[in-house]
Amino acid sequence: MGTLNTIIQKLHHGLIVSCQALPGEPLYGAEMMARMAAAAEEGGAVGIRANGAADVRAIKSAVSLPVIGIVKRDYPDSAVYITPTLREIEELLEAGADMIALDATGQKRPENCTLEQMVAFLNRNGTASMADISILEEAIHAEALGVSCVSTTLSGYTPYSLQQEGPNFELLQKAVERLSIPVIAEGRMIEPDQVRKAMDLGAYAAVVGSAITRPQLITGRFAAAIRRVEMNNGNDRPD
Ligand SMILES: CC(=O)N[C@H](C=O)[C@@H](O)[C@H](O)[C@H](O)COP(=O)(O)O
Repeated sequence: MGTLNTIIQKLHHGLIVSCQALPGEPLYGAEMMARMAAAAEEGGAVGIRANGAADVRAIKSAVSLPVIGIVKRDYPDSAVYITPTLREIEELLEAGADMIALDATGQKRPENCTLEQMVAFLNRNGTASMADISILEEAIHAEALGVSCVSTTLSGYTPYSLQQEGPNFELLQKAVERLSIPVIAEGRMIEPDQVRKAMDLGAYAAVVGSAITRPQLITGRFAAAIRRVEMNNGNDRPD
């Protein structure tokens, strides 16, 4: 329990950088993600969120920060893809993840593996857990199951949650008001000011991914800004 609390405390009021590239993305590969993590550490991150045992291992040997591990894996007949079963938890523990994040939404899970079983397993093991939620009710449920913290990761990614372009500050605020465990702000923050706002609303920590570690998306935003100017000036050109 001591280690578990220490991990959480290390994240307090800090920036967690999500270093993830899926197969097909330009930066895909554990070595590349380890470099991203090293850059994040140099920039002042307090923790790293990473996908897959290979990336977790490479990142653990490249930085001294706590690593929150997930495994994104698709299963038939389930929309749950972030650490969906005990199999992924075991892979992450083996890789040395300091905390494990998992889908804590109300969606049907694969292989009759319940969220309750997964959280109980992590708690028996003394491993810190982060519940990725999309609505307030899921946060309340996850807290009742005994997770270490919740994160607003999946707001906008379940069919019944608020669909909007930017971060869901309303969900963050409500969860902070309602829960006793730490609430982490995660998802769709692209400006430092949004992270500041999240902290003002009581977030325990903030996770930023794409805006730091997916350069193709960062480039896209700058390129789109130029295209908009060109269109306004009547200088439209094909993409
Ligand atoms: C929805 C989902 O699958 N989110 C994933 C969770 O690990 C990652 O792809 C995100 O990059 C991460 O949540 C950080 O969010 P953002 O990249 O918006 O800063």
